[in-house]
Amino acid sequence: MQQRFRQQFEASIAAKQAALAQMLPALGRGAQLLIEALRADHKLLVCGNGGSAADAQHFAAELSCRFERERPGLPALALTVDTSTLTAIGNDYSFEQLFARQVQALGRRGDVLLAISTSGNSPNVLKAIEVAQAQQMPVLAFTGRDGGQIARQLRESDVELRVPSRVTARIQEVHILLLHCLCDAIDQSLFPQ
Ligand SMILES: O=C(CO)[C@@H](O)[C@H](O)[C@H](O)[C@H](O)COP(=O)(O)O
Ligand SMILES: [Zn+2]
Repeated sequence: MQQRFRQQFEASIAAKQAALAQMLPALGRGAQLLIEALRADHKLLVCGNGGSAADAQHFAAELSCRFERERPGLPALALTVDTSTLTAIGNDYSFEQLFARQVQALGRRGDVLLAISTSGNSPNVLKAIEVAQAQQMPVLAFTGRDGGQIARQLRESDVELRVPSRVTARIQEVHILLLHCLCDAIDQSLFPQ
């Protein structure tokens, strides 16, 4: 068992090293997109399934409450949390509409959709991106593998942060690191000390 633990740790470290080698320019563009939107008083809507739903909530909490420094709460909402809304949309429309309907209801021009999917192929995340784009909302997509359908759906002005791994767990582990980098960049830019 210890040997398997060691392999998991080593695989996680290797995934982060590969991300470090490849992802910093795109991470800078992603941070800029969020910072400009927040500076202009826009809000962030965040969605994803399973572990990525947890990541969406984790990130929204770090912005709306706080990350590492004392500062005002920032407007970020996870679209994964309201069971009444989620069950109504799933029941009355479809699971595919779960996030898209909320983006249509809550998103306004200039707000950002942060869409998280390790495969890049979750239909409900893809539909949310389509609605955001139709509403002139910039999209920041967290993906993995080959970026899937999401990579093909993004416009020039959107940003994709694609983790160079094919393993869901490793991609998720890097996604969390990227989210913490974004929290730090937002605090540093909007609330310098
Ligand atoms: O956390 C894990 C696996 O590590 C799972 O819950 C995983 O997030 C779920 O299978 C998701 O439905 C996968 O969706 P996606 O990342 O491909 O969009
Ligand atoms: Zn997981």
